[in-house]
Amino acid sequence: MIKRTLAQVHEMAGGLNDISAFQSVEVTGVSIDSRSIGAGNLFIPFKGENVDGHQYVERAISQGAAASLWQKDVPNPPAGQPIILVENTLQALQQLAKNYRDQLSLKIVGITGSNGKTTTKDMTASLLGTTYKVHKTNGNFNNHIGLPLTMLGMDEETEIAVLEMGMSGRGEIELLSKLARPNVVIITNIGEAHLLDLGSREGIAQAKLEIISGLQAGGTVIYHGDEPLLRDKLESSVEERHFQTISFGKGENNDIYPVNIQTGQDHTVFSLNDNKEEFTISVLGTHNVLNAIAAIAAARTLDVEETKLQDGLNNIQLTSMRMEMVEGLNGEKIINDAYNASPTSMKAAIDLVGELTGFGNKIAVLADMLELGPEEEQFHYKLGEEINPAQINKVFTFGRLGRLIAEGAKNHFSAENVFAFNDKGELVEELKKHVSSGDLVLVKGSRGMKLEEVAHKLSSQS
Ligand SMILES: CC(=O)N[C@H]1[C@@H](OP(=O)(O)OP(=O)(O)OC[C@H]2O[C@@H](n3ccc(=O)[nH]c3=O)[C@H](O)[C@@H]2O)O[C@H](CO)[C@@H](O)[C@@H]1O[C@H](C)C(=O)N[C@@H](C)C(=O)N[C@H](CCC(=O)N[C@@H](CCC[C@@H](N)C(=O)O)C(=O)O)C(=O)O
Ligand SMILES: Nc1ncnc2c1ncn2[C@@H]1O[C@H](COP(=O)(O)OP(=O)(O)OP(=O)(O)O)[C@@H](O)[C@H]1O
Ligand SMILES: C[C@@H](N)C(=O)N[C@H](C)C(=O)O
Repeated sequence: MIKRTLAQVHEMAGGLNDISAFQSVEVTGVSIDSRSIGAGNLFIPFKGENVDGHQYVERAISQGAAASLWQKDVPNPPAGQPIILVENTLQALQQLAKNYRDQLSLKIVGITGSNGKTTTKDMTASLLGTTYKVHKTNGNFNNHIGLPLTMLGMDEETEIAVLEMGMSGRGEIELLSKLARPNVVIITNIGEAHLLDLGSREGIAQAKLEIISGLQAGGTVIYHGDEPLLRDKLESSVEERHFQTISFGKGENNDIYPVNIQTGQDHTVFSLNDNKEEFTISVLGTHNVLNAIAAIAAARTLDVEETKLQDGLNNIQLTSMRMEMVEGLNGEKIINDAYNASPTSMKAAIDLVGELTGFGNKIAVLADMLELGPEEEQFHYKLGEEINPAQINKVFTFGRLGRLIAEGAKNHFSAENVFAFNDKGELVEELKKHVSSGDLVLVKGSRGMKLEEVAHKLSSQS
């Protein structure tokens, strides 16, 4: 994490006031929450939805913060304290992070896409970790606040940082890419997430392609080549562009694609078009094979030896609730894939469960997919209509839009195998009547639906 004197921080963050009395104070790390201050941190207050962080500046300092920023339009900064006055604390955070990044001699991998950013980030970091000192985004800290905080967490010795870049509107990825100035970028796919804000898949693709705006000259763009909205844009005017491309996907027109995918109960084996060695990942789903292939492309681009790839895949530490397999109380298996959901990710998860063998009943517990815009109801009904009763035995839904999944499913399922609820407790009570040892239960919905609570009720006494 960042270690600088307050004089250096003042310079890097655009300080407006005289801090000569405190210029040699040592700053170690940054925090935006007084409830989790680390010794020597620089505290950065933000005006939030509930409170203004400025009211916690003195408390942060009393609890060990070395200093704090203060936004100049907020009255009464505490006197006699190591306080740096700035125009805007968010812009100061971003400027501090950018300047810190520019002082380090490291490489940056930036990852965006509608689905798979966090998973691919974890996979890429693990592969690179076989060879380099790697820093990666913690959890899902992927926005205008999370990314600069992640960059300020890098050590002087960090060799490669793997940064997740999230967005829900135009211009957000451009900001993040120009802060990080990546050497390699990955665009995992173009789905439907954030249609509400971006209006169309073309709009989503344009927003994701903003990641090139900060890409360093001679950099590499690794992209989902099965997606025409990406391929058409990236492979046009090749002679004018300042970067090279690597396409990945199922199609054999990609630079790298999987061959001979074999799905086990808790792992997946695959080979590559250009390496017939069998690779194993301890996660399920063709979509996760594609995530792993994108990560392999990044590792190869950064000179990880081919012989180290499997070691990297073995050490993957996935963030929770991404196809997370857990044990149920009655001998069933539960796939907790409840972190988020859009039609693309929902279909990927349902298709996977449909392909799995060795289980008794396969039950899908599905909730609303949020932020899909004006066609949200059609998306839900169509998803239900496409669930195959030969692959999924029963469908449980939760939420107002989830009910439309159930309505769509009734086109092909008999009514006694489809259940719609607006109350999670009632859903769990009914679900428990249908789950036996050897069954498989998929739990998936947008993060706001908190469907992980269903998985927790099935897998713990609480
Ligand atoms: C600024 C901040 O910290 N926000 C967090 C805070 O929100 P809230 O507004 O409720 O803050 P408060 O009003 O309670 O407090 C104001 C500040 O005061 C601090 N404070 C408070 C009390 C106290 O005793 N001491 C204090 O110091 C406090 O820390 C505040 O700074 O709390 C919420 C609940 O914990 C947090 O969720 C909120 O964090 C916001 C959302 C945030 O952006 N956090 C980033 C670090 C981050 O990266 N979070 C990610 C989620 C990012 C995300 O959603 N990404 C999207 C894609 C990008 C969309 C983009 N358009 C966007 O706007 O984000 C995705 O789909 O992935 C994470 O947490 O996972
Ligand atoms: N390549 C992919 N294609 C389709 N769905 C995917 C893919 N990778 C992951 N998913 C699904 O998307 C969900 C979210 O995965 P992950 O958190 O890795 O993506 P993300 O892009 O970071 O998500 P978010 O934008 O919601 O933070 C997972 O639960 C999984 O079901
Ligand atoms: C935070 C936002 N980008 C998001 O993922 N929202 C989901 C759809 C939700 O709120 O559930």
